[in-house]
Amino acid sequence: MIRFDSVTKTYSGQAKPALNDIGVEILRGEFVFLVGASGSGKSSFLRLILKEEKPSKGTIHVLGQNLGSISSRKVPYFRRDLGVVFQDFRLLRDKSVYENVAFTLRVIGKSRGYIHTAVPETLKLVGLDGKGKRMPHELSGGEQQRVAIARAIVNKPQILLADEPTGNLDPVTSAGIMTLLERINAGGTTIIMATHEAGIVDEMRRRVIELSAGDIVRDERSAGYGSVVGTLPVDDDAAAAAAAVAAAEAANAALLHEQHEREAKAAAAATKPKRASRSKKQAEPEPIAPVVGMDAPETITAAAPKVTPEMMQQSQPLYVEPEATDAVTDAAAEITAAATASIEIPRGSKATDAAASASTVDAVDDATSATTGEADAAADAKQHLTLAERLGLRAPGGPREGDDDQEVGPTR
Ligand SMILES: Nc1ncnc2c1ncn2[C@@H]1O[C@H](COP(=O)(O)OP(=O)(O)OP(=O)(O)O)[C@@H](O)[C@H]1O
Repeated sequence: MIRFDSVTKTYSGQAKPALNDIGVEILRGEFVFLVGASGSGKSSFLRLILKEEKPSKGTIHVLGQNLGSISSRKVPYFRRDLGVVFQDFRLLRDKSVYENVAFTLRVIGKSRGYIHTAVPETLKLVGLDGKGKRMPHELSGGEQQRVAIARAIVNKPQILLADEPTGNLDPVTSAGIMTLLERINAGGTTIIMATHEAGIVDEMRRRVIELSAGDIVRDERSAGYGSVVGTLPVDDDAAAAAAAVAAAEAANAALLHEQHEREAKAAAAATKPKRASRSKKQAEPEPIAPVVGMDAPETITAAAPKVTPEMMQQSQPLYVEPEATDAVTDAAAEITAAATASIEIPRGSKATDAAASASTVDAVDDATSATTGEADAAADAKQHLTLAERLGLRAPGGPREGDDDQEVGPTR
């Protein structure tokens, strides 16, 4: 589904690559956590999958397509199979919840009938049934992130990329968001999530890919946030590699055993009334024991597990407050205006950087042999991307002839 072959990404002006000769494959239906210290390359990894960035070396296949052979004009169509969720939600502040979710579908030209069915269904799925008329500021942070998730999945993408989706949320709300993402994954959507939340990763026990200074230093199934075996050897010593794998498997077996014991205890506790607070001991992260003979585990900064396993276990079912049924609003013109209006992106922001880089990719892809001056002008133009462009729903430069003739709807 996603394959990186010897991928290196070096940003212009940078001496060290952000990603260094990465080779990895992610299969359909997997839930993968990307972990690693700040600056280790997690966001770059996600941006490469989205084709927001172009690799300096190597090839990337996503959904059977070689990204290097997708022209910039076709990128928005490619991205319709990918949903993206960010740490900062990125909702349209002056649009209702319903319109925020409908936005994605309107931009790609879905019929009113389709939108009328798909939006309420998706709001229900994310636990916002009946809240379609609310404005973003009338929602909690967790609810706003649910709207962002609804917007990302309303078109039934095959892949959902989440860049620190719980980064701005309190621990209990974060646990609820993870329950939702788990449910979306159970429906068949492949999820790749960059995170610093040790508690979430430890509790969910999914595949973990750990990056360190652009290298993959760990890739384990059913793993936790911190490596139990230290960094995997990257030399060619097969014996050392085999020993590391054996040690990892043994350590994982021990962790799984511990996890089963915890689950058994939790199941027993579930029959008793819930306590109002957890003991100090429960809230503390468990120490990671290095395996003898291996390097000490690499320290991952910002690893404090603010979401504890107990919070994940006690995460409540999605809260649904009954409200008046959503009326179908015909705000297509307004939404189209929002989709095509410029949004000024402050210079120096991450979004600006990504936009500027995207423009560089586009410029290269189009092989227009633009002069430096033209490239600068293009970069300037990207300071005013429309939201549809920022979300990858439309090629920079607005709609073009033939955009709406292609069949790019839900694939399942
Ligand atoms: N647009 C860019 N131009 C130049 N360098 C960049 C750009 N984006 C990222 N980098 C550099 O690439 C490296 C990897 O950054 P990246 O954002 O991928 O890391 P990260 O693991 O996502 O970090 P964080 O957890 O802080 O979000 C860093 O050294 C960063 O400074």
